[in-house]
Amino acid sequence: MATRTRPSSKRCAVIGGSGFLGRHLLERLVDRGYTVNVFDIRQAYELPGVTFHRGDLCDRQALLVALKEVSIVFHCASPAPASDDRALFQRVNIDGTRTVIQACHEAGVQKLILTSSASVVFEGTDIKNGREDLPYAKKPIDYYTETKIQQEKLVLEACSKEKGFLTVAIRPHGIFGPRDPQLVPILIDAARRGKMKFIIGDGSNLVDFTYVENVVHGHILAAEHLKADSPLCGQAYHITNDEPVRFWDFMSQILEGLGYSAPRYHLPYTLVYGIALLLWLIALVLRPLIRIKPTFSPMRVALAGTHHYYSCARAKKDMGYQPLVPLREAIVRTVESYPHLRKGA
Ligand SMILES: NC(=O)C1=CN([C@@H]2O[C@H](COP(=O)(O)OP(=O)(O)OC[C@H]3O[C@@H](n4cnc5c(N)ncnc54)[C@H](OP(=O)(O)O)[C@@H]3O)[C@@H](O)[C@H]2O)C=CC1
Ligand SMILES: CC(C)CCC[C@@H](C)[C@H]1CC[C@H]2C3=C(CC[C@]12C)[C@@]1(C)CCC(=O)C[C@@H]1CC3
Repeated sequence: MATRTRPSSKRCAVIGGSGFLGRHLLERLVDRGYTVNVFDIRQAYELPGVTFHRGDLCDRQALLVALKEVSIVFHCASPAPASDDRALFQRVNIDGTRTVIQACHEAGVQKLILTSSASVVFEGTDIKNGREDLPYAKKPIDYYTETKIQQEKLVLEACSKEKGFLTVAIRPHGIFGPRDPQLVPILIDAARRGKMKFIIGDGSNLVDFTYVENVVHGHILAAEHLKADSPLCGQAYHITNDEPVRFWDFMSQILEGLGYSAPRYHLPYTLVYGIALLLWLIALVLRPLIRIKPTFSPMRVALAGTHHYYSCARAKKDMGYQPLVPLREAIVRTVESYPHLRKGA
């Protein structure tokens, strides 16, 4: 067992700090005077004031080295949702999170902030202004969501004022911004392959998309407000841009901002969902022979064709959360950050 040393309140660790959100988070933490240790399976960059520890979060010994003298841990590592690898999600999001909690105990960490997801309550049907007291999805839309639910439960149940170990879960939705490897690149790839001509459903469904800097702001507020006498202990908080937008308007603004045409023709939701389900089943059967990844997975079709937006009232009340960057400005900044994805580039 590692020897406990007194953790400094300004020393924190970001597990998953090489990833999209993790890197934005630690850049902001450094700006705010924190000393940051990064723990990630890969080292993607170097930054002054940041110490990298490369390792798998399922490896307790490797984690203990990165958590030495750390008082706050941000856990924002996860396999990518698109990997659809059940065993990997189980190993990293569930078993690995247990290991993270255990390592935090052993290292004397005082606060654990988990990046969960608003999708933990999403079952593929409409959610309008959903609050945190909605029940967890009984039929999660994919393995990723299934394991994010278990992960969140583990972290929130580990909160113990008696042990001096406080936990909170941040539930962002649809994070986007510079360096995001998912939303904009997947969208533009689909457009370049001629697959972004159709709107799924009538196009009126409202969704939350959250600029990465607002998600970071929510994490830091949570860490700084998490105290033994605060309401945050063991709770989950939605963090969004608080400006629900039509899914297809948002996609169209990004597409047009990068020089592509917006989708114009409508297809019925149930038809597209049925086709996506069929293709997913075919891909599953053929998996031992060939790996096919349909662009329109059932999960993406559900996300593209239903209402799913969430109330941030609890985060506003308990930690004074307000988005820092409005949606319009966030889209402009995001579009400008992808010159290489511009049409013709
Ligand atoms: N992006 C979004 O829209 C949303 C994301 N979230 C959550 O936010 C968090 C961050 O997401 P995002 O930044 O987009 O994801 P990224 O994939 O960009 O970042 C995750 C990082 O964790 C690393 N990682 C994966 N497995 C392990 C492991 N076993 N040990 C150590 N590091 C590991 C990844 O490495 P590698 O790349 O090699 O796998 C990557 O560097 C995740 O928990 C995600 O579930 C929640 C809601 C929305
Ligand atoms: C091909 C198009 C129909 C869709 C292109 C955009 C999508 C790649 C994104 C739209 C909503 C996004 C989203 C996530 C990933 C990227 C999208 C599917 C998450 C699944 C990421 C992880 C989460 O926790 C929930 C997110 C919901 C929204």
